[in-house]
Amino acid sequence: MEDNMNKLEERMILVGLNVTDYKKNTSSTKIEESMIELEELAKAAGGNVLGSIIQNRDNYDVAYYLGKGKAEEIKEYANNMQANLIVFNEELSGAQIRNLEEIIGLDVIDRTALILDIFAKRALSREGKLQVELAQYKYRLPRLIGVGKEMSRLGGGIGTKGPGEKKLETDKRHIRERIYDIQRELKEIKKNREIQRSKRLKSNLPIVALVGYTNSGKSTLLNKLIQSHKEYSSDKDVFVKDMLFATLDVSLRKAILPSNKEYLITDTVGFVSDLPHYLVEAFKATLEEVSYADLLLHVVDSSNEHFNLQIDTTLGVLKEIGAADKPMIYVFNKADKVNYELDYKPKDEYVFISAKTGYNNEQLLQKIESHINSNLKKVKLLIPFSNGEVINSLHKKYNFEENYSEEGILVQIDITDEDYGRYNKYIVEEVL
Ligand SMILES: Nc1nc2c(ncn2[C@@H]2O[C@H](COP(=O)(O)OP(=O)(O)OP(=O)(O)O)[C@@H](O)[C@H]2O)c(=O)[nH]1
Ligand SMILES: [Mg+2]
Repeated sequence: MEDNMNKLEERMILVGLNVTDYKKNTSSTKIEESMIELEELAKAAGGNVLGSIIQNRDNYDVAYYLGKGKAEEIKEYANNMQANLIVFNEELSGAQIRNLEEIIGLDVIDRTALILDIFAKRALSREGKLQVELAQYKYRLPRLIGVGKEMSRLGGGIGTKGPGEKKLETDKRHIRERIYDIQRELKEIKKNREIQRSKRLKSNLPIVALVGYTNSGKSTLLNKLIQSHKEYSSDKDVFVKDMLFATLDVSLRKAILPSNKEYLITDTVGFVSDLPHYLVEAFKATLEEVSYADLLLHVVDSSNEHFNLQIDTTLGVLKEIGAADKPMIYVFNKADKVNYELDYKPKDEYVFISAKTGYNNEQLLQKIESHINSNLKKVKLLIPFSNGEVINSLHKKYNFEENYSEEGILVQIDITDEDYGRYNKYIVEEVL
């Protein structure tokens, strides 16, 4: 991975706007919390945060995002601190970036560019890289207004890594062509993924997906849960690191329950508040894995003082990808770092664990077990010969034998709750 940003020292000032008129406020998070998260993001991008500025204001300024006077103030502060990059807490328009850069005399990037930059550095798989590249182009396209300051930043530094380095003279048409190509390639990859998926569904193993805020311990937990499987070897471990967005690629592994029942477990990209919609869009294919899961383990870093905010963020993203109604167990992780009771009681089931020490691992397994088993019903279905498509879609998901009778095809399967509803009219017997 080419990476020339580490050679540059990025000395950042963070700027947030607290829109006090709640009707005009487009952000869902409180400014202090949002700024803490921005600082984490800045560090994750390899930046050095020198200070931050928050302005209280009734509303957004179309031309400057915040007050012009405040922009002058930022300039002075940045000069005193010898900063070289100003990072704004929300997404800015191309015009706002240009206007702010003109006044401040330094490079300006926004929250989205920062997150895109982190993702660009972390993506490893072909699909991950393409998804990030697509998101970057979609972000840049409306911001390329002639050859302005924007172009001069291409070539190095936070917020610029990626497509820009390849062609300085990139024009809009060029970008559109590239977007088209990337989308086509992603479609191919997706097709492949669908083939894999239908094979997997056919194996009839329940799928458990790890979801949660970035750095909550999802990958650590996955590594813990797969260890007891007979096919386990350490090369199946996924990457764990104390940094935001350590995981970008979906990985799927086999694991086993105390009852010896096998299941599949998937790790997913961590969530963060105000995740740029370009990224959610771009990662939809990857996130789709979550919508195929039978059970979600919502991993929470209980040692983080803002954990309830992180829970809300995760629930928000799940809603966005249409997975809000999945059965879920809250897994309050890092219990080894917490020595007080959490004053949080989720609606769904929950358990306190430490993925690191193994504390309460058994309890978690029991919960997964009872969820998976309670969600399957053994039934006999009779499918009329005229409904061949039903048999086809069942074959995609379940393993069963077809028995021919006069009225149709008779099959016996352990069916999920969802399919129980869907195929209800074909059920002739519930096997206890
Ligand atoms: N003390 C403690 N640390 C933990 C525990 N679980 C995970 N960690 C640490 O938390 C950090 C993040 O863990 P990961 O497993 O990479 O977290 P993740 O949720 O996969 O993060 P992303 O992939 O970035 O979204 C690592 O430094 C882990 O060692 C735990 O139970 N206790
Ligand atoms: Mg991870």
